[in-house]
Amino acid sequence: RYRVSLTALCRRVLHRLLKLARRKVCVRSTHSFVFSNCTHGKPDSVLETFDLYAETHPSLSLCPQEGEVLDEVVRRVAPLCVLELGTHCGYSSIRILRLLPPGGRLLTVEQDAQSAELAEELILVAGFKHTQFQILTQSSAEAIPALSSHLGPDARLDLILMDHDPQQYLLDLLLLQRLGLLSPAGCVLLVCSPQDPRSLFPLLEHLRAPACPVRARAPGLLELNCHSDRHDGREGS
Ligand SMILES: C[S@@+](CC[C@H](N)C(=O)[O-])C[C@H]1O[C@@H](n2cnc3c(N)ncnc32)[C@H](O)[C@@H]1O
Repeated sequence: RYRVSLTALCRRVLHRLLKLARRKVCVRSTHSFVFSNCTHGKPDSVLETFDLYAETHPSLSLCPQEGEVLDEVVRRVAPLCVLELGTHCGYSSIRILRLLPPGGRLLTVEQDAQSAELAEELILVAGFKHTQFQILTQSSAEAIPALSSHLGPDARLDLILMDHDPQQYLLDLLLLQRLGLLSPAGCVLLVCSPQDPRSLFPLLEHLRAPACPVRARAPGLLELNCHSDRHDGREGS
């Protein structure tokens, strides 16, 4: 049992190390490969083509194992409104969009204009429409205060994927809480580097006091549940 877990862990760490150690990630090269090799209109084909690209090139997209955890969370939460911080080339956006319930919407935030533009094209190639998603080409700090203008006055976020800058996670989470944008039964998925767990220390410290239901879902994935009694210390794990 331990050998299987250890092998999976080593594979994931190796995958991340390869991404970091090899040549620089090239958004345009990822886009061209996926655009020309996938079947247009088929989200699963687009995702498989991303995975194929990542086997031989550096990539910042979630790896398939992380993607499966994300799928499980999206299926369980069945969110009507999702916020993603860190669109990059659109891999995780497509993973989320293909599992949203009817009427579900994704707002995805990307500060790099070229990535945002190329991601938008790939999300459209996968067959999704602008009624289902919107890319905000801004930093998370700029986008979050203006989110209610995109969500509508009473809408709340049922699921948030943070895969942008771990140094920004705590500030963004506090801002989202202060603005009352999290749904009481919502869920936050945080992607962190297994090689750099320290980047999450401030966030984990904040979540410990008061106790907050946070659990590790995979070596690089934490799940945080936004119960409404989060701040009175009654619920925790
Ligand atoms: C790891 S990649 C995201 C990968 C994506 N979730 C996927 O699986 O395809 C991180 C992205 O976050 C963007 N980013 C970094 N800091 C940001 C910030 N403060 N606000 C918005 N985007 C940011 C980077 O430009 C980069 O494209």
